[in-house]
Amino acid sequence: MSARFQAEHTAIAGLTLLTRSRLGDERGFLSRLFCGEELAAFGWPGPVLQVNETGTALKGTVRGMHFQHAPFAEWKLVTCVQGRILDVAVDLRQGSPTLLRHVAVELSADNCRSLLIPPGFAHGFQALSDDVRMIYTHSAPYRAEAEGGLNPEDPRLAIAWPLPVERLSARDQAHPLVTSEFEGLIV
Ligand SMILES: Cc1cn([C@H]2C[C@H](O)[C@@H](COP(=O)(O)OP(=O)(O)O[C@H]3O[C@H](C)C(=O)[C@H](O)[C@H]3O)O2)c(=O)[nH]c1=O
Repeated sequence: MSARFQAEHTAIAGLTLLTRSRLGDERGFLSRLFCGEELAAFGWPGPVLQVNETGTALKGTVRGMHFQHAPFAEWKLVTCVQGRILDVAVDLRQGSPTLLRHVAVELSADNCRSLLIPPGFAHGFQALSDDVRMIYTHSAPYRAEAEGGLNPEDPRLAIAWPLPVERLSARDQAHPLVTSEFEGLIV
């Protein structure tokens, strides 16, 4: 069986952009949102432990920048199944040559792209359309006590959000700014 995902390396080692194929016929299509066999080749470590859906009503809304601390640091496959977003992953891995660098890519229901994010990255996105739906596939369970976050408007991250940042949650507004002493996460 031919591969269901085409992979593109990004400017940050370990962070992979996937494009899923659609098997179509006169009724419509089928596409695979996750495939353990194929994604293992890009680092996915084992069973899927959680799948989440989020809905974001209005364009301009930003969610992020989220991560989980060890031992609940996780692989995360981020997929937009309705609408369009700018998806951003920030490298927080201690010792990484790209520490605090980010990759920003457009994900949409139409471009069939997903971002495969290893542990040690903060993730966030901005809705570029109304009525966005996201599917998150996680390699670790959600643990509130392990949650961490960065402010999406942190000048040290220098994320160029395409639209004015709107509707940040109170928690996302309260994330600490990165200091010059930040050495990264051990994951
Ligand atoms: C992540 C998560 C959250 N929650 C609870 C915690 C809060 O009571 C509520 C909303 O959580 P939060 O505000 O973190 O949701 P988002 O800001 O939409 O976070 C999402 O968007 C950003 C961009 C991401 O990268 C997260 O992985 C993703 O979950 O759901 C759960 O019950 N399970 C979970 O797995």
